[in-house]
Amino acid sequence: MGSQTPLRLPVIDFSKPELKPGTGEWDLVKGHVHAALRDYGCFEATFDKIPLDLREAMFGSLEELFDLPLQTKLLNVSKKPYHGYVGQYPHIPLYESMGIDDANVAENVEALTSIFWPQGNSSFSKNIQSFSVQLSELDQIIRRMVLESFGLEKYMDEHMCSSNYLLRVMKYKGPETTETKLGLSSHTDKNIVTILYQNEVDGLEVQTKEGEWINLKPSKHSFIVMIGESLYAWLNGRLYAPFHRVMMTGDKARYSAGLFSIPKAGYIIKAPDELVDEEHPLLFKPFDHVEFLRFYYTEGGQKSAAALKEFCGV
Ligand SMILES: O=C(O)CCC(=O)C(=O)O
Ligand SMILES: [Fe+2]
Repeated sequence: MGSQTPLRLPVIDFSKPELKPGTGEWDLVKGHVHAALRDYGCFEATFDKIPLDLREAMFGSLEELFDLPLQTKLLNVSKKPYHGYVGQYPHIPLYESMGIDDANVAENVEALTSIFWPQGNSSFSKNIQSFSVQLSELDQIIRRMVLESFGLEKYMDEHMCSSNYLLRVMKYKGPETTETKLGLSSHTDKNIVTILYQNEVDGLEVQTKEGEWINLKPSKHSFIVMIGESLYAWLNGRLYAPFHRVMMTGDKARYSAGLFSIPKAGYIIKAPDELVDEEHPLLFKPFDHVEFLRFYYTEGGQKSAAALKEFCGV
């Protein structure tokens, strides 16, 4: 690009009290969401519905969680790949993460909490669950806007009811070097929408369509929103699912929490007829997200530069 000013993601404000479907404000924001997701697959969202003290308390809870002994953290196993504890990988030694399935549902979070803390830890389960519930509101606003922006209102209920929420919490140790070290390898997300919230340590980078990396520096009042390949495929390629990675420097740990809306197992992702025509031929055969994930985490899937295309490309 040769330009001197660093690239920045669009910033979109979701804090206005009058942001309700059918209002002028809603339509304005909807246009910005559509353009940002089409051009970058990603934007920074300001959203003040989650109280700052809860957002701050989340990081205390994450610290407590990752400070548990490894044997305890390994007790979080999931049938779905990449949903339980992930860490101790030689190629990304700074990274550890923990997936909490259905993190918006109190019983699930409480059950997982009692595995980690048999004596109980109600502030942990409350923080995780309220954060997830409140952030899922933003996920739903964004997905509603996306569907409306393509005139796909008739699919709204089906779309909203065919997903659940995974909260994946991450810790990246500071590498204690001045050189930049890989925290998390470049990848695209495989789910519908991802919303990330981080502590004051930056490191997330998003790649533009032209191949430039944007260093993200969200404020403590903003979230990073991006779309994953399930939504990209369902919309027959109309929005962009960006590559992103985490690069770390310095000695402070980066904590982040991502709310991932994920298609339910058994739900078949099939682009609506409205988005398929001569100009936009069908890109992917209908597929089940969980089966795609299984392929993605095989050796062949991990090696593939375009796993979804290999799995079900037309
Ligand atoms: O830690 C982050 O901000 C990004 C994590 C991420 O990309 C992922 O879990 O898919
Ligand atoms: Fe990601």
